Amino acid sequence: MLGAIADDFTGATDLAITVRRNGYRVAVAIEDHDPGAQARAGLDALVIALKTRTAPVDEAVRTSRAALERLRQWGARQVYVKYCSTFDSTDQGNIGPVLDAVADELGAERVVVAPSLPANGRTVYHGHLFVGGDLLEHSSMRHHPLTPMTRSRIADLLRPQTPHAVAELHHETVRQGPEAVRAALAAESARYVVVDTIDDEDLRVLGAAVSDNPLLSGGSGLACGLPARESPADDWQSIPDTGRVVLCGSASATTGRQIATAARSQPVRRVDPRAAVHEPDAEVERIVDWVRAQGSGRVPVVYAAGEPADVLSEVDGQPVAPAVEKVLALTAQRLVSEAGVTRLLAAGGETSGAIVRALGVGLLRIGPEIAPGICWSGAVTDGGQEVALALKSGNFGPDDLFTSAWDRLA
Ligand SMILES: Nc1ncnc2c1ncn2[C@@H]1O[C@H](COP(=O)(O)OP(=O)(O)O)[C@@H](O)[C@H]1O
Ligand SMILES: O=C(O)[C@@H](O)C(=O)COP(=O)(O)O
Repeated sequence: MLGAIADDFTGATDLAITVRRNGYRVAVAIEDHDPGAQARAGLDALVIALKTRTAPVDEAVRTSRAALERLRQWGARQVYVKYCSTFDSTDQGNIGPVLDAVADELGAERVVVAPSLPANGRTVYHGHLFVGGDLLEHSSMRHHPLTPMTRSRIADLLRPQTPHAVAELHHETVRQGPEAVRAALAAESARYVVVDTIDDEDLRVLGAAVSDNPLLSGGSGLACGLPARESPADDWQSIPDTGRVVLCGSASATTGRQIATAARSQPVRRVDPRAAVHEPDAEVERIVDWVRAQGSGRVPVVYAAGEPADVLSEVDGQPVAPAVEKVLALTAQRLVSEAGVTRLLAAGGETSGAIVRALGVGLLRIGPEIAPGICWSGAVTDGGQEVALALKSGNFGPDDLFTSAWDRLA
């Protein structure tokens, strides 16, 4: 079995659909949930979704180590550490420490670092991460509320996070094919090697070169280079449609466009950051009432940042980001348990993590793909309600996502 550890929940579903496209039967286990021996026996791959992207190093390492231990006990022979395709982290970030811990545990001498996700415009060339045609530092990630990315060379981002050497393997070698890449990696003394990959073919070359490695690391793109298997039967079971909602905590430019597009035909409401900090329960109550008042046939969109100017780091000395996460999470819980919502689209990795935790979901069954990196998944809450969830990475999806995503469940 392939075992994967993802540092956020949208990243986990992003990886799971890529793995499934390669023919693997795959599910996502939320944090320390054990799907049970019977469910595990039917899987070729299991992704453990953690909410560690912005966690302090000690906590991220401890949680990732525990996830690794479970995966190994459950029979994982190869481990994939999934981080963000925009390498979201800071100099105090935990990508390096988590990779160090997992590599030590698995005895991995050389670990490739491959954040590329060409389907969504993330490519690595001469060690630099691009988002579309822009260097990472010139993309909207520069203004991320939690992990502002102000450099683009992956080695420069990783080095402050690890005592191990970080080297680069450039495209000249990658385009010579898997044998050349394998030989170059074997000749390398650095533990970490950032590998240029500018399209899926490069990722397939890299995947073939590292197919025997105990540890793979990257965004979800590298999974397209996993050895292909015969596709499993589609076992998606539809979930009754008694209420839909979109909850956006993402502050990304892409989500901003999706909110603006939805606003042309659907009701939208912004979370008040001041109320989120000072009176979260009352703000949740108002939002739940507003969603209920929209009636059926419309998809209410609740959002927290429509444009960069909406992002406030603090209100009266108190941080806004966790307060917004809490309001959206409690809103999701109330809407599912009391208002008949069975289809919920969450935008933003941190936000999705907070929502899934609040719903008390343990396992995500992977359902229809909506767009590159986004899928529907089926889940049961701790209250026993069945829900279809789409956990959308902030930067993913077409502008009309909030109105078009539902068609995939038809
Ligand atoms: N208006 C706002 N002011 C401050 N923080 C906000 C605001 N709106 C959203 N946030 C926070 O920004 C973070 C966004 O992260 P995330 O959900 O991962 O989405 P993305 O990475 O796409 O921006 C969350 O912690 C969210 O609560
Ligand atoms: O790799 C990616 O880009 C995504 O899978 C992902 O993790 C995005 O994170 P958020 O933008 O915080 O949702």
